[in-house]
Amino acid sequence: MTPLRVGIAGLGRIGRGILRANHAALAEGRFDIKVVCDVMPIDQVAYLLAHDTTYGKPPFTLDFQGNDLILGDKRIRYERVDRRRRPTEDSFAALREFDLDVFIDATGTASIADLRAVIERKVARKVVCTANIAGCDMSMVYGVNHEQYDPLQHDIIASNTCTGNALAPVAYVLQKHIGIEYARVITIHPALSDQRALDGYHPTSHLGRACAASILPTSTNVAASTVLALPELEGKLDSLSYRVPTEIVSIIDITATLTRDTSRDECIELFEKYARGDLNGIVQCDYGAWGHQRASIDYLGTEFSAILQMRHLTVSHGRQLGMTLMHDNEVAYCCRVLDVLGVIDRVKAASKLKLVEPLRA
Ligand SMILES: NC(=O)c1ccc[n+]([C@@H]2O[C@H](COP(=O)([O-])OP(=O)(O)OC[C@H]3O[C@@H](n4cnc5c(N)ncnc54)[C@H](O)[C@@H]3O)[C@@H](O)[C@H]2O)c1
Repeated sequence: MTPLRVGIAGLGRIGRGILRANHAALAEGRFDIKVVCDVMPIDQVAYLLAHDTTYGKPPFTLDFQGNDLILGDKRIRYERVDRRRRPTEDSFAALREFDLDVFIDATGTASIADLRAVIERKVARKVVCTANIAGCDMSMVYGVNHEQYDPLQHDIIASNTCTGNALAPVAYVLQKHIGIEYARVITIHPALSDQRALDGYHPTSHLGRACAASILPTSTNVAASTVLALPELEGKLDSLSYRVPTEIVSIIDITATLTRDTSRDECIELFEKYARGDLNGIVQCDYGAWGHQRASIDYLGTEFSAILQMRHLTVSHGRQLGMTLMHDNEVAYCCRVLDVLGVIDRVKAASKLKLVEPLRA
């Protein structure tokens, strides 16, 4: 079977992470990434791919020649775009040449109209967006709702958010077996590239404060993202985020009132069962190292959406639950984006349907 033909717009932390994750697994890559776009000159893309402060050198050689990036022995076309200009008919036509099955938008700047245009101008058969833009046909959390994907209805698929991918599997298990009456969720999140290194202007004023100097309480969409995958939790979740001066690995702390009495033992048994079964590879139960608590940086490069800190799972007064989980907000998320592509690929193969008619019909 021919692998999915993929394009990526936006080679920031997530776009480069997807490239890296795809090409690290197999020498030639799990999916056939044909073209990638950003606003940078190609030498800067190569430089950033080859030198990653967080993850170090990539597990493949890297070079560029003309308009091609060369990862190992694989050539990928690079299209430099001007962010200030709307895409033209010529730029759509240039991308159409790659006959893409999936176009990943990892820019963080696209509107739903931009994503629709990719489908309407037949640039690609499906769009996967790395943010929950309002108007997407589906927000997929792999392991929770990926079986609801319908190729005839869903053209623009959000791969939810990093924190949504972490919280939703845990909320799914609790809701299915015990029931959540209300939960307050706190994310303790590393600084992101939308923050300022030193004090300066930011449309969200507090995110303009020097990111290495403070813990910055800010809003987060983790509750809303989780509800997109689990609509039955509508109105039952609240959330707040603290941006902290670290580089990678996020923590989610959950305080929940459950709908019936339970025990720590029952919850442990439940999560252990899912970690070995339906959520294998998505959720991991971690008891520390020889009884010692791991530090967040110890989860650098881990692919699990949610690593449950089992020593800190508490149940008090029968139905008050406390839980903490950690996740590598880049690597784990990029692996889930590849899992979303895997779902699109499997459904395409199983349904014997073309995703849509040929692009160049
Ligand atoms: N960083 C994370 O932990 C994380 C996790 C999950 C999802 N996300 C989401 O993924 C998206 C990207 O986040 P990021 O952290 O990679 O941001 P980033 O700022 O590191 O990368 C964005 C990249 O997109 C490029 N870009 C912007 N507009 C463009 C355009 N019109 N065409 C082509 N390239 C364009 C920028 O030059 C930049 O290289 C955001 O929506 C973010 O919310 C981020």
